[in-house]
Amino acid sequence: MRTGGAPWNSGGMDGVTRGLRDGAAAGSTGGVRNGGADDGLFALPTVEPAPGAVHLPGYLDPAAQRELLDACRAWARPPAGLRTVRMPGGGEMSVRQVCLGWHWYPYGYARTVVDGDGAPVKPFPAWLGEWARRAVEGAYGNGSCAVQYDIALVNFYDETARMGMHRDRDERSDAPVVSFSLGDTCVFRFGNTEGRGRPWTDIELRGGDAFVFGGPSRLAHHGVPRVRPGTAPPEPELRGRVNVTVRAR
Ligand SMILES: O=C(O)CCC(=O)C(=O)O
Ligand SMILES: [Fe+2]
Repeated sequence: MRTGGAPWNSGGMDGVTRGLRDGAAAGSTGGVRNGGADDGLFALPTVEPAPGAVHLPGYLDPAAQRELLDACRAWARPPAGLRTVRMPGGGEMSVRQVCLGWHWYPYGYARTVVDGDGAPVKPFPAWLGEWARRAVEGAYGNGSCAVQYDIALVNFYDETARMGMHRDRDERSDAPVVSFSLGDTCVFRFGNTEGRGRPWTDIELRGGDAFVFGGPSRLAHHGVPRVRPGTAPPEPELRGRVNVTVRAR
């Protein structure tokens, strides 16, 4: 990644909207919400709960959310579709998941669905990598991101699903993880690199939000203690929550 001076080395971002503004200056196409100076959305504050961890509220406009959701629904179909993840201890994750590019299983990556139907994992689309790079530029606001993203984990949450505190540590790359949220609002708990416990910051991630965590926060613990049923925006229509994390292997 070429991002010039990292914001966490220079005392953080000066001004809560800087990341969005710089993202807009970098130019974007499609429905990424920071793509225009006249959309009146610069008022949405960018929040940095920890160095290198940046919340971009309202990042995807409704058309982009629709595009991503339609793609998620197609990816969820078999073969190599949505599955329940079984943990080595015998438990099951309440979130159901489908992977693109590389198949994640506890705890590693494979090219086939080794803990499911055995089919080859679906390809990672170039456009999603571009969305992720643009979000990184929006978050850090200093130069272009050249990361070759090649993995996406798509998580489907019903109203009772949650995700325990964990680290995304099965990737060899230290590239920032980029998360896009659709549908219901959730409480996203962003903790620290030391352990699963406090200190942490609870953030409401809404449909359309992006969240980037890299640099000193790349291996921070995080989780989703609850989803707030019925809080999804009217468009695109979705019952529950979908989260897409884009990563580099
Ligand atoms: O659903 C989220 O917002 C987080 C998902 C997550 O942490 C993961 O897939 O590793
Ligand atoms: Fe994670």
